[in-house]
Amino acid sequence: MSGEWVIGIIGGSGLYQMDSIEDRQWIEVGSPWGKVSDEILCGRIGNVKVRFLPRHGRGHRIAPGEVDARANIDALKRAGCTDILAVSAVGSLNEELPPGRAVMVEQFIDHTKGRPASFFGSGLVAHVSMADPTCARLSQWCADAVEMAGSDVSVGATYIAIEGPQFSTRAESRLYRQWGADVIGMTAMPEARLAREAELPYALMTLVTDFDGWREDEEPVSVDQVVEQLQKNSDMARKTIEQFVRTLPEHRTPSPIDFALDDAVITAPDKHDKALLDRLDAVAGRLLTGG
Ligand SMILES: CSC[C@H]1O[C@H](OP(=O)(O)O)[C@H](O)[C@@H]1O
Ligand SMILES: Nc1ncnc2[nH]cnc12
Repeated sequence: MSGEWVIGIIGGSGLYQMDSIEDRQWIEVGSPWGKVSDEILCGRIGNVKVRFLPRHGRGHRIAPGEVDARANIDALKRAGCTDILAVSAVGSLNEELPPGRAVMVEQFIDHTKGRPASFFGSGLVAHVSMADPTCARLSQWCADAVEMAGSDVSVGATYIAIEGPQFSTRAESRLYRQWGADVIGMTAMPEARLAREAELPYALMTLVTDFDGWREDEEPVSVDQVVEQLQKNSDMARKTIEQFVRTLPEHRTPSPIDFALDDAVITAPDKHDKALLDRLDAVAGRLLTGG
């Protein structure tokens, strides 16, 4: 069984537009989960449908802790996405990942606080596996696309998500290195968790902008430094995304992540909360309403 790709692209800091999208139209997609960061730019790259959403909104209006990741993921699902490639600016916690490097994330440490992190809850309890939180095939194709676009890429990284919006203290930065984190950011959690609950394979391409604060003899990260590096990184990100979409296999074969909810819901059917069920029409419609 194979189908068509509809690629959701979540643009992070510095990536608010995608000129390579043809037949383009910004479309408002509402969500019962809250306020979507912006309209979604719908169109295609080559023959592949794409849906682009700037995570912080055009003009970078939304702070990391206020991005409504549930609304964003739900809206991308409603817009027909089959898979998500997310892009994020990150600090490096690893000497071997310098500013300018593209880094594919494989694992996460979630150090955010108090953000709504699930579509499920009382009345419809579900536990999906997050053991392997990113999609291996999308990540590999994206890494290949970075190289085809002429840049260096590192794979298999661990991303720590902090609450922010402040950058970390030097002590925190050193601690996160001890925990085994390679890169640090403020947004990919709970985004990745929610993508999994919505049965959307998710890959995260990060672009290093700074060395955070752990290098004692250097100035710590600042917004000026991040913005200067973002300008250099964003062109590479756009080229990579275009290359990635253009070199996808013609037909989409199913991923196990398409069925992530199959064994996840534990609440007995006769105890399901009707209001929650209604809000889950896009995220879990396949399973709960046969949609
Ligand atoms: C502008 S530096 C901090 C900001 O950049 C990253 O955002 P994103 O992941 O959307 O690229 C980081 O997580 C912070 O939100
Ligand atoms: N050092 C850093 N910490 C958290 N988020 C970031 N985004 C870019 N650089 C960062």
